[in-house]
Amino acid sequence: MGKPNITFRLYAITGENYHPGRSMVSVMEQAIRGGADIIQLRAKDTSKRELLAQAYALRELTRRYDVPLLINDHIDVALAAEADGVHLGQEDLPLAEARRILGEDRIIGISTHNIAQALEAQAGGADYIGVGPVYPTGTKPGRQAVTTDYVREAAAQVRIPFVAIGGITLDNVDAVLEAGATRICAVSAIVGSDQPAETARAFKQRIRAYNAHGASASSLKQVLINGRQEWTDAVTIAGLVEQYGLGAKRIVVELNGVILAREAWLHTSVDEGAKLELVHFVGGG
Ligand SMILES: Cc1ncc(COP(=O)(O)OP(=O)(O)O)c(N)n1
Ligand SMILES: Cc1ncsc1CCOP(=O)(O)O
Ligand SMILES: [Mg+2]
Repeated sequence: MGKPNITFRLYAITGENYHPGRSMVSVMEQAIRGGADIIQLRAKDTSKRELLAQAYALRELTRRYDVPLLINDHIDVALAAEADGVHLGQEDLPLAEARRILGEDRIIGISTHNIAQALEAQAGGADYIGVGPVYPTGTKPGRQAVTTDYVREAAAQVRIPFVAIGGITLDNVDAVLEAGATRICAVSAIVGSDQPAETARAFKQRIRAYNAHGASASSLKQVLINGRQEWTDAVTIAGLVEQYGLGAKRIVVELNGVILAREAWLHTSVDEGAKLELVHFVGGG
């Protein structure tokens, strides 16, 4: 089977209390459409039966969009629903036990609150770590914020992917990215938004603007993608398609009104003001 790809940038976690009257699946679908590229099912006060039902529903959704699904806390539910992995905290089952049960093909993420925990999780074979809560948050009330100081430490010392989490909104995400985070996770800011897709898209853009390849603002070009103004540092169409996580997918690219053959993507540059349509064919049903 092999471990699923975990080159994510925007991690969205469920939080049903934040969207009364809207279904979890539709809210998470909007988050994915906006650019969330990994999803976690987290429901702290739900029966295991209900959690499993939610996991099945999200499994169907995430398969359709080819996005990894992780289950918070519950390895048995992750296995039963054939999820891609689990997220575990410092008080959950230890990493070594989880790895023994889940094997190498499943993703295991570990919450950390200081650099010692981060290095321990890294040495123990975690696939990624959570760094937080960066800011105080109503989603985990009473937890002490680790501040962007810990994000800075993680950026300097951690060699596996790390994702910043906790109280992150569009108003403070730049400070988190400035501190060195290249992956952002949010619950309330995304699922509590009236427009989860728009919010996810805005997060994704900010992440890209500071992106991992060390893009400086001056290398960014403004382009129109599917009718939206976006910033990119991609040099070629192939690079841009990759940045949008669409490299392995069935898509058609139209550049300035002309369909571009896949063979030409690598040799066609992305110019300031380019107008692109990226049409992604979603598989399944
Ligand atoms: C990506 C991510 N990071 C941190 C957490 C928190 O996990 P934990 O500390 O076990 O707390 P609970 O979420 O179980 O309340 C997370 N879930 N995801
Ligand atoms: C689950 C979790 N772990 C650390 S902070 C947090 C909650 C993040 O939620 P929000 O994005 O709403 O602050
Ligand atoms: Mg936990």
